[in-house]
Amino acid sequence: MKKTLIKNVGIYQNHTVSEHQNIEITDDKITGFPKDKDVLFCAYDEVIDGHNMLALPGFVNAHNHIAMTVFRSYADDMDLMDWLQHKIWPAEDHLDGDVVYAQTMLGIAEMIRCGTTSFADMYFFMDDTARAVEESGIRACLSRGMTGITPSAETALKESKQLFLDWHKKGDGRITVMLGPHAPYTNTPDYLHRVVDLAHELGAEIHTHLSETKGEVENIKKQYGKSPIAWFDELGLFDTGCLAAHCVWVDDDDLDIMARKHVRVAHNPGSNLKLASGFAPIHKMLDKGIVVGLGTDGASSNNNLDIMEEMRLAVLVHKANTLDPLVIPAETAVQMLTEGGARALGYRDIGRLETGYKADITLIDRSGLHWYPRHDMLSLLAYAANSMDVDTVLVNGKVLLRNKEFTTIDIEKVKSEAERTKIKLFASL
Ligand SMILES: N[C@@H](CCSC[C@H]1O[C@@H](n2cnc3c(=O)[nH]cnc32)[C@H](O)[C@@H]1O)C(=O)O
Ligand SMILES: [Zn+2]
Repeated sequence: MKKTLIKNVGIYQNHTVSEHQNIEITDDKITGFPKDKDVLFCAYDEVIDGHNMLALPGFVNAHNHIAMTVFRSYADDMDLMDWLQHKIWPAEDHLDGDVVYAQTMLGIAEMIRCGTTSFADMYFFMDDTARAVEESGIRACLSRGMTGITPSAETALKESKQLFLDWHKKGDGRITVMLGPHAPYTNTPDYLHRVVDLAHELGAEIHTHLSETKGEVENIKKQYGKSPIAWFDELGLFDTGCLAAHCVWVDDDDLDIMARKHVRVAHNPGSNLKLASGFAPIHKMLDKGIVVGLGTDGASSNNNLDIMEEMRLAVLVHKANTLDPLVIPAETAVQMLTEGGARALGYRDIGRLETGYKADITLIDRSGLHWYPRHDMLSLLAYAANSMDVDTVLVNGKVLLRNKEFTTIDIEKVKSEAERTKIKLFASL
């Protein structure tokens, strides 16, 4: 049994911040908030000084293609379909497990440095991604992307099933697996039926892209007579639980389906801005009780994995787009960054600082000048802070970042491996 204490820290709980608190962690869980007079320091294996820090539930990156770090700034300023078909997919044909492992490590390091404790991913060579997750100590919900219209269709189904059998609930319970049918426009009804059958067979949830662009919605309506959301609903893709990235072009009927079928949304404002996809109506989703988390999408459509930047975009862009400064307040943005993301990934005991919850905790250093003077901590976090303020990160009770330094990752090796595998990949194109 390992006991850790975070002492004298500000805690975000129940929508407010209380100062000078203590958090007790036993193994992987939060086990209490003892008062100073009850704290026996010698009872702890590790004491973390939380002076001038703010403790939050670990940040969740609800949508990523992590190894796409290798394509960071390789092909920018393009239309989504042009970008996928002419640049990304041809280059992805040359990926291998060595590249994916090295690039995943880079992505994990970048995310931990930005306060992220869990992420949802959809990519290939997911065994290598899972290995990197296991070694680094981060938490992840992994899916092997599946497209029914490419030669990899059969392999993708087989690999998805194997990934689930090999890795679901593994790595001290830090790894979960979903099935990842890529998107409506890369799949066929027959193939999607097989995905749904597999989901029922395994008891697996779905991670997909839905209604990302206006063109996608128009084409699917032309082809199938209904919106992507209505079509996926009819095919049964929401029946075992679904995490849907983007949902930018959704109408009121779509929102009703999403609410009824408990579709959880990964909102990626950075990617939606860069690819000119549009503005997802997340205020309408939240009004209907739909769970919304924040995602970066891959590093090639963002181009970083900084989830605090996504929070800042989410809290800003919808105001200008709706001409309503009240539409997404700071507190809502912080909720999406933490609890919303955790719920989007299907976690039940993550996303709050409460007794019994997993000790996934991000400590923000409030010594920067932009933290003064102090009116409202949540406003400061959403509008003034940045990810360089992240000081300490714990996942499952284990410290992964301390005083802004990695504890489980050899960062110089990660950088050189990222460069080596990038050179190798691009030499083969
Ligand atoms: N095409 C693969 C499986 C898909 S993995 C997930 C895919 O999503 C792609 N991707 C990355 N960002 C986006 C986005 O914003 N929208 C749609 N697809 C994306 C990514 O390049 C990758 O090909 C196969 O043949 O088996
Ligand atoms: Zn994506």
